[in-house]
Amino acid sequence: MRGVWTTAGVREAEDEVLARTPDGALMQRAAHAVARRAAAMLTEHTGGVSGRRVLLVVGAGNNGGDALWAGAFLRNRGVGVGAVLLAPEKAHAAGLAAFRRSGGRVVSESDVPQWTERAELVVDGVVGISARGPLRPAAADVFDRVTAPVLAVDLPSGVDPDTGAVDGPAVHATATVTFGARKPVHLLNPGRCGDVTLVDLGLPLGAEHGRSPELRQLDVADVAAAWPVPGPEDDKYTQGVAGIAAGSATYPGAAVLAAGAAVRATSGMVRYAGPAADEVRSWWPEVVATGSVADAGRVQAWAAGPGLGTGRDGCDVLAHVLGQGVPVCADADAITLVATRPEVLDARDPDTPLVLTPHDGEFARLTGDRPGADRVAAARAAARRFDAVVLLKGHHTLVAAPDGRVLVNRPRGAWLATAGSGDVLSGILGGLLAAGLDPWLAAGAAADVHARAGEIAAAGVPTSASQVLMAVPEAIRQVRALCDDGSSGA
Ligand SMILES: NC(=O)C1=CN([C@@H]2O[C@H](COP(=O)(O)OP(=O)(O)OC[C@H]3O[C@@H](n4cnc5c(N)ncnc54)[C@H](O)[C@@H]3O)[C@@H](O)[C@H]2O)[C@H](O)CC1
Ligand SMILES: [K+]
Repeated sequence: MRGVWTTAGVREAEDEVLARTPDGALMQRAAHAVARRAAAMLTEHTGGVSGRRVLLVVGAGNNGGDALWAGAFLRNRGVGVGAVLLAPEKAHAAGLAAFRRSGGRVVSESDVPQWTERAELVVDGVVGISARGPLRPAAADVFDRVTAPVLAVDLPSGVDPDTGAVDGPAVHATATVTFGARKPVHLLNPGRCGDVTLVDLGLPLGAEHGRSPELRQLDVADVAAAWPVPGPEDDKYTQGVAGIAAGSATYPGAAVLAAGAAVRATSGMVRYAGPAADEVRSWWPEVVATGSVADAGRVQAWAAGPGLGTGRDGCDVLAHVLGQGVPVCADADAITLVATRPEVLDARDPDTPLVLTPHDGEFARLTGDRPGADRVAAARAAARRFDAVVLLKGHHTLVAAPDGRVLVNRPRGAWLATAGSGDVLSGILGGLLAAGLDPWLAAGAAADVHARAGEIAAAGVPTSASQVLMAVPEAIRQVRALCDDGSSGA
């Protein structure tokens, strides 16, 4: 699992290191990494380094200082480097002095068009972890002219470092070199960051330094661990029995999808309980189907809600499963029931794990507000409020635990926004909860495999929930293969 720290955490750790390192040493290490990445990009895009042209766009602080030092290192490799100083009087003094000593040129305002036209690489040193808001007009004007690849220093300027939100002009980087730790923007808005390189500056970050990461990202090894290969002593019960309480006579499809996903995602037994028993049986003969939750045998977890209905009957079903003392994944109509009939939660023992899986609309029903720009904060607050794991669906599905931990999932292909896709996710999650996984990890692993199944099923064209469901085993196989190859699977 990889950690991500907010700008506050990084700055605190940076200040601690700065206090004990010679002036400029940290910056020069950071800048040298930027110069190396810039040289690699020049080679990739133009076939060489010496004699190429690079334009630095330099802001008022240390981010600009990194860019200026990087420009000096590039000058030493024969690169023609110009620097646009957005705030000349505030440009980093030592960086600017080093840049001038190396023969770098400060670009006058009148020469900016010529430089932006001729540059073969542009380095974004406008602003880093102290960024507030979009690019200001002067910087936006420069980047509007840029056609060459852009290398962002630390993070793309104009994008919120801690939420990844963009509410005005902002840099679209081809690549980013970041320092010390990845920031939320690198996970929440990878489209703006491009290919991210992390440079270790030896910052004291981590629980051992009292600085736990704000966000986490599962590695494939974490996801693969959710699907242990059954051993010789395993049987259909040891893998956990998942209960699916979904669907209605009117809407059997949700039950078929959710039950099928649990069947395809795990090797334990799956029980279905509800009025769609005949349809579920006809699709999935492996499923032990009964007409109501009261008749269903013992299960180790329930996935409830898809197509359940939001009336009295649905509420009784939800209350029943919440009262069984096993983990419950509440999705779709179950979320609406929690929102409209909150007394249904009275059936839940305080130590019964609950996972809520809302999309933005269901989140608004549940909490009274849509998640807004800071999705991490919204998911975290809802997890605390309901004392539940909240899997907030979106381009980057977030999984917040009541204790504040937040997982950011791999980007979900747009194709997953298809009817029934949520039913598949709740079936996968029900299977993992039944296997006894920590609910927060189970939700993260289920979202990861669900996203991969969507990519496999779609392969670039529209797909359907049934195809996503059928792709689940292949997605698990892909995770295992990546894990065996030692990939992080980002
Ligand atoms: N601390 C170190 O030695 C190292 C830091 N590194 C780099 O430093 C930046 C953080 O630098 P800092 O001076 O704190 O601020 P910034 O350069 O991010 O911002 C400067 C300045 O810009 C103004 N500003 C805020 N928002 C905007 C905006 N939207 N447009 C223009 N200007 C803006 C505001 O006044 C800020 O104070 C960090 O990102 C690293 O790049 C190295 O990592 C290592 C050594
Ligand atoms: K930047």
